[in-house]
Amino acid sequence: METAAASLAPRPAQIRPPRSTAARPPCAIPFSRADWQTTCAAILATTSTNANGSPRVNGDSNNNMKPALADLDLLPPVSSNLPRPLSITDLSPAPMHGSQLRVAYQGVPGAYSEAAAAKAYPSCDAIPCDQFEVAFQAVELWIADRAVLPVENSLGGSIHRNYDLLLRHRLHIVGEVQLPVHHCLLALPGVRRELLTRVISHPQALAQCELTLNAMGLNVAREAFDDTAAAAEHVAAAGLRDTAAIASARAADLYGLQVLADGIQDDAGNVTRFVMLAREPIIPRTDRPFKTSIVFAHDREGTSVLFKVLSAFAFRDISLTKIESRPHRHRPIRLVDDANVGTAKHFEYMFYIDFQAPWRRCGRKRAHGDPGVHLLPPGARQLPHGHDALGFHHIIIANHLGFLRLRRQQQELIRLMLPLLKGEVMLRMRMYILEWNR
Ligand SMILES: O=C(O)C(=O)C[C@]1(C(=O)O)C=C[C@@H](O)C=C1
Repeated sequence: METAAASLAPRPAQIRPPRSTAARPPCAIPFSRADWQTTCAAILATTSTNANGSPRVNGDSNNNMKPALADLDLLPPVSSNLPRPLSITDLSPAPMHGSQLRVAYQGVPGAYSEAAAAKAYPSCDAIPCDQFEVAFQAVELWIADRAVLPVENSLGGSIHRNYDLLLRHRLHIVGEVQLPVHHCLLALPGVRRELLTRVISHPQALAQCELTLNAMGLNVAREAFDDTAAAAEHVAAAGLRDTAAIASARAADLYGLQVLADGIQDDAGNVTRFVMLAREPIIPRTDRPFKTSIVFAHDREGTSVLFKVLSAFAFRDISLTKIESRPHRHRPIRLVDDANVGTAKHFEYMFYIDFQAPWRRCGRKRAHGDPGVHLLPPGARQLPHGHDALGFHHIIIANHLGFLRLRRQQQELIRLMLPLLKGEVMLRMRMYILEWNR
């Protein structure tokens, strides 16, 4: 990880010439993808520095209250060249230059997500974005080629926002990386621990260090920031002598802070799992383990279907690697009439399941009592090369079997699946499949 992170050492800001003519919308693709990639994309002219030349803190480019960085003499000169995060207003296509893979992440340089981007795609061009949503859109608008976003931490749990965004956007999961997260307590040079009245950081980082901070006697106010590195940047830029940030050692280097304490995460094995997202699905190699992720809700049976679905996995010895539920966005509440007790309001959920299984497992004969949820058609492996892989990406079976967002190959596969599903629980499910190599 260290090596990969080092490859992201601050570069001079990449100032791109402003767009002179309107770029073609990404949906009109009359030529090859490669052509398209070179014709569309990034707006990194806006990602260098703000008007006063300092990096933005938490989206605030004016920072009137804060002393100029030069006055503080805190930051190494290179820091003012760090790219400023893309924000929603930056998202318009512009010409793309160079051939380096551009990887969007949420946060500012020094964030763990930047290190995860470098681990996933060594020597990539990492593009900071101020929100998860912006990272998704940066890929959709061809400003970036990939996004690397956290979905889960071993201590703090799921990052729900990204689960929701996965459904709202059309990107494919093409891989995942796990990043050991090693937190430091950072403060301005010369500041002692006893002077601190506040610790700021990303909410996940604050949660991951809660016990250690208490054990250190730091029962001070804790305040949430957009990302760990932005918190470090804020301490430096605002010259806060009563505030410490929880962030990486790289953030300390970038923003000229001292490390007051190292390794303050409550669990030494603290790990965050990030997914790699792309516009196009990958073709998984069947000789390697890969994961599949499905999302479903049942229109009539609601939550009670979960047991049936899980039993379908159990009968096939398919091990689940993750299960998550989120509110059903389109129908968060269901009214249920029970003659005995009256009407009840039930909360409705979308269920996200990740599992790891080779193709051959999925087509096994049904065991007695199995509700018959066939996740993949048994014939999938016999399909021409490419079909089997492409077919299972981004499939949604809607209520009335209306197919949304499907490629032709996917539709063919759905047709294959239908006889298997007929009359079974799947027909009444929304299903959305993503899969990725490990
Ligand atoms: O704030 C950062 O540095 C991030 O990259 C975000 C994030 C997260 O969203 O969980 C990533 C890894 C750590 O678990 C803490 C924070």
